[in-house]
Amino acid sequence: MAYLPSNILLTPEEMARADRMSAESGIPSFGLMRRAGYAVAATALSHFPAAVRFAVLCGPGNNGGDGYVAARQLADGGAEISVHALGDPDDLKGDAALAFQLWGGSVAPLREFQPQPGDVVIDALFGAGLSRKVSDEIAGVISSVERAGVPVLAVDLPSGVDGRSGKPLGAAFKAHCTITFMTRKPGHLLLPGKSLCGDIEVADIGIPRRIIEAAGGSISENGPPIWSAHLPFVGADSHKYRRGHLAVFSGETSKTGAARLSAIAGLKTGAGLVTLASPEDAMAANAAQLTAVMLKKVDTNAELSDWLENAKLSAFVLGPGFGVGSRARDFVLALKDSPLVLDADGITSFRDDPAILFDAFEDGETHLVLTPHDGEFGRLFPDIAADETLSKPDKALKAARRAHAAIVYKGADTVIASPDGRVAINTNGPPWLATAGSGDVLAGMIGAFLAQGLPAFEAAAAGVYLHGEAAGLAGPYMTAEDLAGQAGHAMADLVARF
Ligand SMILES: NC(=O)C1=CN([C@@H]2O[C@H](COP(=O)(O)OP(=O)(O)OC[C@H]3O[C@@H](n4cnc5c(N)ncnc54)[C@H](O)[C@@H]3O)[C@@H](O)[C@H]2O)[C@@H](O)CC1
Ligand SMILES: [K+]
Repeated sequence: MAYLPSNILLTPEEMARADRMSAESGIPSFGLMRRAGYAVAATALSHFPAAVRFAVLCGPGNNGGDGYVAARQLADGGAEISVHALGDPDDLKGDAALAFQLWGGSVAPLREFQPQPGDVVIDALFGAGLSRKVSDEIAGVISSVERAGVPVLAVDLPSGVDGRSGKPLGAAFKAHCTITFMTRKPGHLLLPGKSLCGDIEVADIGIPRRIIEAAGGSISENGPPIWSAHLPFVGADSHKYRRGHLAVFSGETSKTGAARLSAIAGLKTGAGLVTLASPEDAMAANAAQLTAVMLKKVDTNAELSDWLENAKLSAFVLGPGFGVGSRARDFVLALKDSPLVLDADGITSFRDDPAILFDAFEDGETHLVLTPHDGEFGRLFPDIAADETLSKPDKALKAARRAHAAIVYKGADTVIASPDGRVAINTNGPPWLATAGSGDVLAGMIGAFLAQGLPAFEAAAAGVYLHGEAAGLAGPYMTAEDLAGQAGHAMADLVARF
């Protein structure tokens, strides 16, 4: 899939700003609509060469305008077309009214639309301007199209999908493919929007890159442009300490596997040294299964303080298999001045009083990374989790600001947020990443990037990306061990790209 002009995503509001800025810079707005409509027509023909009829459903705004232009273009090419409109087309304003004139053919009311075998629906009802729940009438049309099983090409977004959050407002089309303009919107990447878009194409309709960049906020697709400048150069003269020393805390004897997965992933992600800090009762279990990872007995707060004073440790992972309770809280508070990935039990240990954690990491550059899945997010940030008006990026960003931490809000559409306002949506994770131990591997990868000197947000985003790449290499039947095992290959591929 091509995407222009980089990994920037624009919310609907930012896209409207780009639209205004391009009009102010002298670019005729109807030219943009015409190119958008032509792109829709070209995509319709290339994706659906066997269509008997293109049924174009046009809404009351500029999304509908794109539909009228596409209808004219397809009709001029000899295709059979029907056009159905929501509302009276004579009420259209501005560019959409011009597009309707350009169409010049007949238009039937939307409620009369009956999908027929051989139809391809071009959904131009709503795009970026969807502002409220769709009516029962529109929901009825959406379900009749679904029942008929005819394919849908969505213009900009499947109508009903909120471009900011990816959430359906009432009902939404499930498109076979979606064509959007200049850049994708967060709703194309976030669930469930992502699964309603089908294949996504991005057409360049002529808004200059400088305008897209100026209109864009801080949300982007996760990828190397965000963090590659911080990747360490792994050269022949790199002394192992320059790649950092990662410490991973092991749980008690019956729960040591999770921390070992983190540790091995950390080593393969390029940490120079990795030490597993183990309670005494788990030393034997850990020793029996480790080679390149070192082992250190750390039972008490005093032993931890002593170790922190005397060893040269760069970053820490605490949580996988660690156990929930006061020992986790004490250890985390002792680590408050160090780069730390707090995962799983480490997060849950603060559910009764999250402010203790947030206050402890308030000072200095952001150096805490929290990696909650939905359940853990709700334990630390119950009010944010419950706020239905917020999108996943909004939630992650609010949490990051409150916690003074980079947040990795996990899921099939993992979002990474920084207190400074940057947000990235990850897209390279295959579905088989949802496997036991996968989160432990991720924590180790992020820890290794912290140990190699990446700032918290960059380490978190790079770790999430590497995790997706490693899963791609490991394949659908992978175990978490395989995933950790592929981290080195994924790292080598990444380093070779820069
Ligand atoms: N640079 C750009 O942003 C460009 C945008 N274009 C198109 O313009 C679209 C945005 O146009 P608009 O801002 O006019 O927005 P839309 O056409 O998406 O929708 C706005 C209209 O729908 C109504 N509406 C919103 N929610 C509704 C609901 N639930 N039920 C009934 N009516 C509802 C609004 O009152 C308004 O009349 C984009 O999605 C894209 O397709 C293109 O024409 C080319 C350039
Ligand atoms: K649409």
